[in-house]
Amino acid sequence: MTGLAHEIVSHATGRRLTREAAGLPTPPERIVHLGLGAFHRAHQAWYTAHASDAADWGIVAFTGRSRDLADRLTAQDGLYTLVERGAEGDRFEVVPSIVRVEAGDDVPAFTAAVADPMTAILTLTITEAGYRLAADGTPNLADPAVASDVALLRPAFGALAEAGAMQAEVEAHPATALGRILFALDARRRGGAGPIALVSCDNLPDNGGLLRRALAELAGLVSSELGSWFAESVAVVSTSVDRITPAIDVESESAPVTEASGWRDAAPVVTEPFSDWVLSGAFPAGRPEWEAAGARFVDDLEPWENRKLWMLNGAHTVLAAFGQTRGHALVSTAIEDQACRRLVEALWDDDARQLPGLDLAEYRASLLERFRNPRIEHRLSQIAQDSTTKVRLRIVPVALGERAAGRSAGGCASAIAAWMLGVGQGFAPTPRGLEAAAIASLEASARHALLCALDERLAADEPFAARVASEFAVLEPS
Ligand SMILES: NC(=O)c1ccc[n+]([C@@H]2O[C@H](COP(=O)([O-])OP(=O)(O)OC[C@H]3O[C@@H](n4cnc5c(N)ncnc54)[C@H](O)[C@@H]3O)[C@@H](O)[C@H]2O)c1
Ligand SMILES: O=P(O)(O)OC[C@@H](O)[C@@H](O)[C@H](O)[C@H](O)CO
Repeated sequence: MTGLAHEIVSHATGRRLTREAAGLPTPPERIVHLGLGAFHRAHQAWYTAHASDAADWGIVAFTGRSRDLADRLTAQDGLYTLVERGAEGDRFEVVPSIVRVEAGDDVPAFTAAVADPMTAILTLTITEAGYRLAADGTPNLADPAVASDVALLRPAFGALAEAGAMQAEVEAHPATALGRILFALDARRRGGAGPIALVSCDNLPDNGGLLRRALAELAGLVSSELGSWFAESVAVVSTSVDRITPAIDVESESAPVTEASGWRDAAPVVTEPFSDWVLSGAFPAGRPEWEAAGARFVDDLEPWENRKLWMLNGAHTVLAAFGQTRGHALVSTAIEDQACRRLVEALWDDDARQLPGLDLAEYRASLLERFRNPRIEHRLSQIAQDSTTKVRLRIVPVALGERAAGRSAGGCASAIAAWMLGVGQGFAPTPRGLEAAAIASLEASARHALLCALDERLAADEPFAARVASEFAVLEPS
């Protein structure tokens, strides 16, 4: 085991998990995280704990909004048990890289952490919806929370510029994640704390590019000084992140953790044994040696992120909508259903044609094995959230690519038909702007409206729309 991670080998006595009791050091705070949930703790915090220089890199983690997780983790010095749940059994590990946990709505604490000259990196897992982007990937200025943050920050930054002093204190409480990041980055600029790297770890294509463009646009709207500093001093790194980490019932997981490890843990995380992290971009103020834990740094991230987002997340998106129409609650049972399995394989055939140059046989086999893990309770209802955007980002580009190449895009057509069935039956949300009651009929006009909501070009492509209709007829229960 590399780095500071501490594999549980002894059976202690049900003591409260603390650094002193576990004999673990407190690395210095050099990374700030926003959006602390299960995934950050199974992934980036785990890689940081397993870096060869883990002793030099501590994480200050902010939840999305709530205090509850911050309170639970603070009571145990940021420590938690990571349960690696394989098909055959569990492996337990205490992860020590998170050294302080705060509530995400504590804007002054977040601002101070980002503005600290010791901080080199800000990582994010704020969920896809947390970026509050419009369909074209730019900040959604029609979103009242975004508009209100712009209206709040403009005079706040104006007052700071007028005060002209580095130490000027202006209270502002932006509500959105990007608003808070901008406010904190401006404090870093004013304090002369130097460059920083932002690392988006959300399941969005070109997540770093989206984040950089969105922050640059918002910065331009609220402060020209910040806009120029952002362009010069903020590096935005894109990443493809992978480790299936389902939401769990903490109370029911705590007892087995205590039984196996001896520690009382109020915030364990359950994840799969597989893990992958591919990054592309610069870290102007340094970074942990994440390579020691298996992270890969590449110049061109696109093929890796497309492979992961289209094949793993695309298949999850379809299983979530369609699997529930067939009475399944979990990924592991849905994938054993031949109707679901056929859909996923057909989608992967289309994906593979759009991912030339990558050897996908092994990847497909490993995805199937991961989906089948019967001990990971990954709920389809959790994955089905915000599925219109997910189909748009994970299936539509493949369908367009296949159609442009003169092929039928049959796998994408059946995946879209399956999603329609899920929407009509209420297992996936109705796209914004459409009426659930009208869509529930799933008549031809309702299906046309759903296809339009995904992509106008596909809706206008008659052979493709006809293929969706014929796939729908096959899937629809008689
Ligand atoms: N769980 C996984 O298997 C997995 C794998 C790869 C990537 N991810 C990415 O990580 C994200 C988080 O997953 P998780 O499992 O940690 O979820 P989670 O529900 O455990 O935690 C999500 C965190 O994001 C915060 N959040 C939610 N909405 C927000 C908003 N609008 N603004 C700011 N913060 C917000 C929540 O408060 C919470 O702190 C996913 O949405 C996905 O993009 C997850
Ligand atoms: O909400 P989504 O669709 O982005 O993600 C749900 C799951 O597919 C996702 O969390 C995967 O388990 C994860 O991306 C695996 O690395």
